[in-house]
Amino acid sequence: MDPPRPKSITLSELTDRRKQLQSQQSTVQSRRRQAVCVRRACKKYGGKNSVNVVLDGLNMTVPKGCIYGLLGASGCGKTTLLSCIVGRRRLNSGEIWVLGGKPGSKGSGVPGPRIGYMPQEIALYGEFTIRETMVYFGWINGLTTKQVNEKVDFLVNLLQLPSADREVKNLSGGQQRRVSFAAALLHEPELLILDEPTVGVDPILRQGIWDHLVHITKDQNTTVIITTHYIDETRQAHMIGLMRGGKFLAEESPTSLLQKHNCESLEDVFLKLSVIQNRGKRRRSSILHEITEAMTAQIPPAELGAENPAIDNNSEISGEFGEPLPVPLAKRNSSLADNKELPLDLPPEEQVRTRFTDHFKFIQSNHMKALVWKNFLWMWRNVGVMCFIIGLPVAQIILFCLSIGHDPVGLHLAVVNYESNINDCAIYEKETKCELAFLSCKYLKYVKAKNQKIDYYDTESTAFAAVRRGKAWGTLVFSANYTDALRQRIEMGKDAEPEVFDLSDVLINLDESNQQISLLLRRDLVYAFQNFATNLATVCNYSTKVVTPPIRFNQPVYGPIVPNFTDFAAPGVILTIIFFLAVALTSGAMLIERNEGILERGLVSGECCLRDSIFILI
Ligand SMILES: Nc1ncnc2c1ncn2[C@@H]1O[C@H](COP(=O)(O)OP(=O)(O)OP(=O)(O)O)[C@@H](O)[C@H]1O
Repeated sequence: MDPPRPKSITLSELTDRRKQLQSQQSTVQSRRRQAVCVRRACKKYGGKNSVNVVLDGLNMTVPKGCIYGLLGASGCGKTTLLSCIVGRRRLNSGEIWVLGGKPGSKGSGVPGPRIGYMPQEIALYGEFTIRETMVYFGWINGLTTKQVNEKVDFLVNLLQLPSADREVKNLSGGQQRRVSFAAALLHEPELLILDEPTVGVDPILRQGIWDHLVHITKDQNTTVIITTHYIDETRQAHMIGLMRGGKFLAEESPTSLLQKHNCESLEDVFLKLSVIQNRGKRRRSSILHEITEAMTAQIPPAELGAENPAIDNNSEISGEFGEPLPVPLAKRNSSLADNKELPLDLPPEEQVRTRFTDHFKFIQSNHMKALVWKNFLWMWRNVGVMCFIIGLPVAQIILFCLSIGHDPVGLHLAVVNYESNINDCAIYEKETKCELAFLSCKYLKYVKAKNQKIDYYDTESTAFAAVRRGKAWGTLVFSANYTDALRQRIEMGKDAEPEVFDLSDVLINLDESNQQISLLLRRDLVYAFQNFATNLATVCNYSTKVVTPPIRFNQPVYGPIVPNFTDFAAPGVILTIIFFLAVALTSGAMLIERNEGILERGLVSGECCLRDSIFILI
């Protein structure tokens, strides 16, 4: 079936529409005069293959001092729009002006205490009491403790909360949402952004909350943007934006919407507009075409093309369904001139002068105080977690010192002693007289004294096989004439035959696959020989200098004569563990805060992610 043909628009209808359109004229000045002004906002999620367009050229105008109800089905993009307004997300294209500046720009005060933000999640520290929660958010937003305490009693009363000394985690879900709401209200911000504040709140209390919102918009000129799924509760709003398909179906006062669409409830209006929107773009385009044609026809040809530098080139006004309407410049000029009520003075944010030192103003004292206090309070309330976090590295360090860093002992050495069999060796090991026999056995006694294990093998090949199988860390081979050759080497010195030198050497082959073990084994084998030779020289009345290398190690300047690996490695290990502990604590805390929405809330209040990390690290 063909879609119904569009009706032609009468002049009175056109005038009506123009009146609505004029309230959304879009010049740089008017954008900055609004509490919030969004123009041609586009926001999409996902990559090339699965793009999810959430905002599709959306226009929104929130005048100062009004309650603006943002309505729409679940998942239509309300939270996304709000997080772009508070500066937590960026648009893919389009502009946002908040309280006269662009969110995140210097001097705009957004994010910062000018905004009160209540996210959809509870976003509170469960371990804190209601009062402590208020103190934390109050300090972050520049209030003194006295000011916070004064407000806490009022808010507890207004929102019918239990005693301010109750911990947040012990409150019901609805009570927790009210504490979250109170935290946003606390510092009386210029712009209050509330994402579903009335979920889980009974009708009487809901009415109380709305009454308070009406009161603060009237008396304090606060602007409130509120999202809710209870469409009809927004009857008290000054303006509502019905959102669908990334655009607004309408942006008007509830009364005029009800009258215009001849409906009894805002839900009916929403349904009616949704049906109209579903009729398709073709019909909408033709309506838009009619409007613009008709408007253009009313302008004298001479005025077409006249330019006014006060109006920016991207000007557009939004109509029903949020469609941007191209309006001739001259018409835009005249509509601007018609609106005499608009104040001409501009908010000063953009002109704020910044000094060079402002770029280095990294830490604000109130933020520092709040963050340090919050972190210590959190630790204090989570003693178990903190004990684990601190106890774990302490246990790791103790285990390290007990198990790692000592000299390895009990290493197996495969010995092939052609001079003596194992039984003879056992006898001569005990010998203490100056008897130059079976010196290989006497040397092995000193090796054993180093707490290494000696395994005897008959041949070199079996000893090598043992090392290859991992049963020993090295082979020691003594020649059959080892003792004679060693004696001649000592007695004849430089005059000894080359063969004497060969036969008096202990042939050693180590498993070098583990550098530390092989270094320590080399050291033990050399020291064992020095001890053995020194002892032999002493009992035989030789000068010990004959059998030791001509190098003398005196008392060390620092540390013991035989340095300990634990003493060397422990400081590094302790520092590494402390570093990773701090990193784990910081990232853990930030992940918890991020998942629970507390981080987002803090960032909207003007906290800085980097600064927070540094405080947690400290
Ligand atoms: N970080 C994200 N990455 C990808 N998609 C997202 C992300 N955040 C939101 N979306 C999607 O964007 C759409 C709009 O989400 P949004 O949370 O803004 O909706 P909403 O109108 O606030 O919904 P509700 O009323 O249920 O809270 C949803 O389809 C959601 O799945």
